[in-house]
Amino acid sequence: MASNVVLVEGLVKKYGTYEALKGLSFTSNTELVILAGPNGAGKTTTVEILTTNLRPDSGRAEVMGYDVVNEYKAVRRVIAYLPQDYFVFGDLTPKEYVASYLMARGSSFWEAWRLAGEWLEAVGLSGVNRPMRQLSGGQMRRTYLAAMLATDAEVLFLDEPTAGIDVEARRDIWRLLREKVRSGTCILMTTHDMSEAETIADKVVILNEGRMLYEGPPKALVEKVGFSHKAVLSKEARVELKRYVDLGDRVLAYFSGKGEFEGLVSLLDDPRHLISVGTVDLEDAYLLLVRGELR
Ligand SMILES: Nc1ncnc2c1ncn2[C@@H]1O[C@H](COP(=O)(O)OP(=O)(O)OP(=O)(O)O)[C@@H](O)[C@H]1O
Repeated sequence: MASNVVLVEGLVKKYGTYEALKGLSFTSNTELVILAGPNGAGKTTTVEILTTNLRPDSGRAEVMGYDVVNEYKAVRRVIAYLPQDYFVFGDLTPKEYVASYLMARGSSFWEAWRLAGEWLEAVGLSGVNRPMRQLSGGQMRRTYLAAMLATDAEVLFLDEPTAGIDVEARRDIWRLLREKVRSGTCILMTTHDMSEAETIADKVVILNEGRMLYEGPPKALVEKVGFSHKAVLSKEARVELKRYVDLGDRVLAYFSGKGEFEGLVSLLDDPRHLISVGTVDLEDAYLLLVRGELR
């Protein structure tokens, strides 16, 4: 019996002489894990290895205890994978596509047809009966996601599943993903949206240049930031700031506590110079981590 649902240990992957993964390690149990990191960090490469589409140069990876190289057929039986770029079956309607996908995985015709209807309704596409080539980008992604959710795969790999999906539908998808995890599915997904990661992830794994920078709950990373509050100020405010990020004619300033922040506000000669306020979140922690400014 596998102790981890996903195990990644010292993975190295080279494209020619370029080393995209430089000894990556992390694990996942039955939970929702988000892989995050800058463009080119190695997220898709990692997912492609775990889904048996790419072979690592060294290191090892297991899914449900099966080695992704030596036992790739067993891995394929327990996973479903939504890649970042997919082939579009343009002539099929969403329901025909989802049902065909499920039948290819072994469902009977009637079971596949029923599940396709249920899950398309869940992602908000029940009334959409046009050929898929006429769907918007977001509707297309929701169709493919419905196909993933409708499977009985024990591990779902989803590469940027909510990219291009509108705010309202994204919330529905968050709920469906959390329900799926609660019912015993492990989900490993990528995103660039840190508010998404903070809201739905049990664990985040943050990569940069093929290495793991952080593995753990989102909240624990936010707690490592030495600041609690932030504010966007107009540069015209001309106040002295301890810590800020330059945004052209604005600055994003960080404060150690509410008192420090309120002290600054009392110094502003024009209240309009204070544009927005908030508490420090995962996006702040992520930026500091990737820049090497967080220990
Ligand atoms: N087939 C390939 N041949 C050569 N280099 C590749 C290939 N695929 C990926 N790379 C390189 O490997 C690195 C990691 O790419 P990968 O797609 O895994 O990053 P990512 O973290 O998924 O990025 P993004 O956020 O942009 O999707 C990048 O520098 C990329 O240019």
